[in-house]
Amino acid sequence: MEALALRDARASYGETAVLGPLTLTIRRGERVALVGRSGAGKSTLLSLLYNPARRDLALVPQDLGLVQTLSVFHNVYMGRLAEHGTAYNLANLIRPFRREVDAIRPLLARLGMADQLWSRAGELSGGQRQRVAVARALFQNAGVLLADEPVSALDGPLAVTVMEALTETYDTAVLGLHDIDLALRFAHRVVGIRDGGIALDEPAARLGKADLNDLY
Ligand SMILES: Nc1ncnc2c1ncn2[C@@H]1O[C@H](COP(=O)(O)OP(=O)(O)OP(=O)(O)O)[C@@H](O)[C@H]1O
Repeated sequence: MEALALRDARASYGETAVLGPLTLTIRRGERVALVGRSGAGKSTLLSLLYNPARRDLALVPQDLGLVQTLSVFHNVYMGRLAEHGTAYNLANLIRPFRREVDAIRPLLARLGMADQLWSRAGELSGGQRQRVAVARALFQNAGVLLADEPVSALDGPLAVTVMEALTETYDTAVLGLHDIDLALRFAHRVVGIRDGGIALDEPAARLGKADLNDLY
């Protein structure tokens, strides 16, 4: 079954065409890695796939989209803001409900952030902020995940931990990834972007690192 689709999609910034025409279908249960060199068009492609009106779509944007003045807890809670009414959300902002804290704490612990639950997002390191945006997507637990370089600020073992958490929660996902090893390990399918078009589209199991060299 189709989860996301683009047909003859194009994108441009001002007069400059940067992507397409491009056709891409993501099926349910399929995790797709978008790879390609910097500027190839991965973020632009993810933005074409993103439809904010879809409640079953979680997004980890490259700029993370955190509210710097709010706590880690509150930023993660944002993942389910739309599930509750204004009164509940306001009350939880002022005095967090135990059940929400109990749901969010283990997600952060898994990402190595147990001690930062009440830190303000603005006082975290880049890698910590990236994990808050990941925790928000885990908490949202939507049907489909779009993530733009979700582990770019993390080192080896931590990047793997975060990828494991994301892929255990989301079996349908499109992940922009710089790291080829992670792409081959965690995706079912690899889509290579070059010059604003799809230059490669293969099952990950059929690919080795050398097959992706032409994209760079
Ligand atoms: N806001 C913008 N205004 C003008 N051009 C843009 C803008 N955003 C992106 N571009 C251009 O569009 C092209 C594709 O950019 P995009 O960010 O999608 O690439 P990317 O593959 O995600 O790169 P990276 O891996 O560095 O994030 C690039 O040539 C870039 O310069």
